[in-house]
Amino acid sequence: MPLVAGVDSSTQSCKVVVRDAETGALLRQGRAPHPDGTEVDPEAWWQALRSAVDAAGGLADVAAVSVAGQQHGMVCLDSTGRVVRPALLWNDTRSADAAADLIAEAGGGEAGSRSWAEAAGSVPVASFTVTKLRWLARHEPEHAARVAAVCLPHDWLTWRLAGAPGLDALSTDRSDASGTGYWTPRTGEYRLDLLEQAFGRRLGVPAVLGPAEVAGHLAPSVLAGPGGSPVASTGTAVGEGTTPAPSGRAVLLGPGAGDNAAAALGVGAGPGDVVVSIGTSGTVFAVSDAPAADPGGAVAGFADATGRFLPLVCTLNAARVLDAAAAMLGVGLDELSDLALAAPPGADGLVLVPYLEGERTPVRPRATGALHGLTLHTATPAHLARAAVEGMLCALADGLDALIAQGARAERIVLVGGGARSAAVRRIAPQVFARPVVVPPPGEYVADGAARQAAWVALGGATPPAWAVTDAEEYAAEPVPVVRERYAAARGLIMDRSDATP
Ligand SMILES: Nc1ncnc2c1ncn2[C@@H]1O[C@H](COP(=O)(O)OP(=O)(O)O)[C@@H](O)[C@H]1O
Ligand SMILES: O=C(CO)[C@@H](O)[C@H](O)COP(=O)(O)O
Repeated sequence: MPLVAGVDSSTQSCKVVVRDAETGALLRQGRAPHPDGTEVDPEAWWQALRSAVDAAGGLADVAAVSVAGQQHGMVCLDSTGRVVRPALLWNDTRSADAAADLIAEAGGGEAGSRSWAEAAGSVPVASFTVTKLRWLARHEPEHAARVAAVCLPHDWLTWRLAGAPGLDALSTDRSDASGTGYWTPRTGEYRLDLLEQAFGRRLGVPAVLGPAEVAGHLAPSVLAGPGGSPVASTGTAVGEGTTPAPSGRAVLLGPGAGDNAAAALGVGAGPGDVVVSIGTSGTVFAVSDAPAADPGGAVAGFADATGRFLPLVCTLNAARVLDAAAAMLGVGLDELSDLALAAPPGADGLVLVPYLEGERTPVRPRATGALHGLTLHTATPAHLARAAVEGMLCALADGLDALIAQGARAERIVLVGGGARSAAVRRIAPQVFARPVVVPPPGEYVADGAARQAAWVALGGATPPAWAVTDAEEYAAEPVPVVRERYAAARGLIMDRSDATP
């Protein structure tokens, strides 16, 4: 019974699962928190990964490990492999002007957007690595001058698991490469000319591996179980510990994936499925045989983790809208859910526009959130709770429409992510999406997808192993179109953040 491990290094935490490679049965798991903020020292991810691995009983008995992670984050390395500055995350909007400049340089307006969609599969927004490189070149030239290579969070963690064996050993996979803005999903090739246009010169980039290709071997320093060997120090330079496991048995490293592509693998998404993930980000995506290239920019034309494609819409505001509403009301998340379900559909006209972090889809990086429809009648905790759930879901429903407009078949909506643990989200989603939703049991589907990839690497074969699909619950409800109608009327009525707003 070979075992495999999957890692989800997501925005808020690191999760590790250890599963049976053949059946997919869950044996052990662990997690550790990440620091807050949209700029993070990658060392914090490494420390969290080590803690989560320890909590999951170590990796000494696994045959393979794969890392999935939050997409797009810019990790810059100098020629010795040291991190040059804290990583800018996917939800950091400081490069919004850089995104606009890059589109303008490609012809501006519709022509510029079409040019990027064709070249990179997506129209760049502040989330994309290419815009962060432009920001770095313009705003921190002293840091920019030291950069020798750029990679993404999952690429860097896989490399650290291998013992940081030199910049030439950096690798990534198709799904994460497709979120950089300088790799073309349609052809599977880098566009280093676009990287150069953004940054001013070319940089080392990770090799893009196939879906079940071996990325390397786990370094001995990370093989110990709980309380195991010391962790490598901050800013580890290249060449630390590249020899195989002490037992002589090499633990394989899989190519890893972006977190959404891993979630698709984890839930076993197939033709006709649309996955809606409510984590820090809200994402709506489908596995597709054809690449997407949406010049409108709403749909990102990503690649998936199996050799296919993953058209995807992403919002910056999802589970944390519920966290914020709960904090405003001074209640826990379960009570927020009870309150939301106590108010009528549509919250008697109270509408929350959820742009608390600015927004990416639609492109409103400087927007703030807004409440509309306040009256003495709607100024209650229940109405606010309902408006928060509905507003967050309406933004995702807009994403679903955009995905369908690009050709996705939404025969089944699969709801995952931390926010899907909310009963109110599960029960209100079918009213807003005007379709039933299927909710798999609460779980770590990104880490599961990474584990399934690791099993594919360990066992070989043309496709990932067919792990048993767990029972999902279906939630159905009468659609309530007025919720989206009022949201559509309200979503443009917002104020941008002032210079004083953090
Ligand atoms: N019962 C719940 N109701 C609503 N939100 C929840 C619940 N449980 C967890 N969450 C939220 O889920 C989010 C974390 O989800 P997760 O998918 O792990 O995010 P990420 O992958 O972005 O780190 C947190 O914001 C947390 O508050
Ligand atoms: O930017 C995207 C997708 O384009 C996000 O999905 C990030 O990948 C972050 O994911 P979570 O941590 O919220 O799961």
